[in-house]
Amino acid sequence: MLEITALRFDYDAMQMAFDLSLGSGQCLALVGPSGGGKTTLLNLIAGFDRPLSGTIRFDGVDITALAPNERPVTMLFQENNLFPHLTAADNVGLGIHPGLKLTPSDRDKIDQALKQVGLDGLGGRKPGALSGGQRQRVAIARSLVRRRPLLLLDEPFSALDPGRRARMLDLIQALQRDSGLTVVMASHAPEDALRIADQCAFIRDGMILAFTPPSDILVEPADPAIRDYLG
Ligand SMILES: Nc1ncnc2c1ncn2[C@@H]1O[C@H](COP(=O)(O)OP(=O)(O)OP(=O)(O)O)[C@@H](O)[C@H]1O
Repeated sequence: MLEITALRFDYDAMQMAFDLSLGSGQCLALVGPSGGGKTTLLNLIAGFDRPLSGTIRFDGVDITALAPNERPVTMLFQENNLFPHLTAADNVGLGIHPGLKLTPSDRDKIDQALKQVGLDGLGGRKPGALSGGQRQRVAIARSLVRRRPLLLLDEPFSALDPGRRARMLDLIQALQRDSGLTVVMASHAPEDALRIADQCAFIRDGMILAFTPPSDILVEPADPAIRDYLG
């Protein structure tokens, strides 16, 4: 379970405070207007930002004071997840060993992960020779071999066309179910939340204003702030 309790963080004039509780193996979508604090919340969970106060616990362990690489977390960004001079296979391999000292069994794991994300046979290509969707699949394969139970996604598919985006979301959901991953995903597209999320947090002005299954707040919402956001 991911438990965030009285987590406070300030940026200049903006004071943020987050509380939430998410069951292990569930997918939470963070939605809400631009500048509301979605990325900040992901950065706090990943350890890239440090809270003023409050705690983050995962599966009963307090991770608030841990460095990013000590946390049970992998974060996937919208772009620039890969090193351009390395092959897809080596980019995945970085998830096993940062210095790429890889054993034959590691190489098998990399091939297996590339296969799992539908990139069988493309491990020798460099990112420049892959499509945007394929590059994100490589990044997902790397998160698979890292075997961290908490996957954070910061609008990772927003540069993809709708069909590809839907397929990537389905892939995330399949991996979530197969590997029991807990997923927290920031998205500008309510349909992303409706497609794969178990829970949805509506974040505005540095606060979670609603926390429910996505259809409860994204389909005919009663709250004027959410209606306004949906347009
Ligand atoms: N490095 C920074 N320094 C100062 N303020 C920042 C910094 N990064 C973000 N902010 C501010 O913090 C607030 C929350 O930003 P954040 O990026 O978390 O929002 P968001 O909901 O992810 O937005 P978007 O949907 O546009 O990505 C915004 O008001 C933003 O201007």
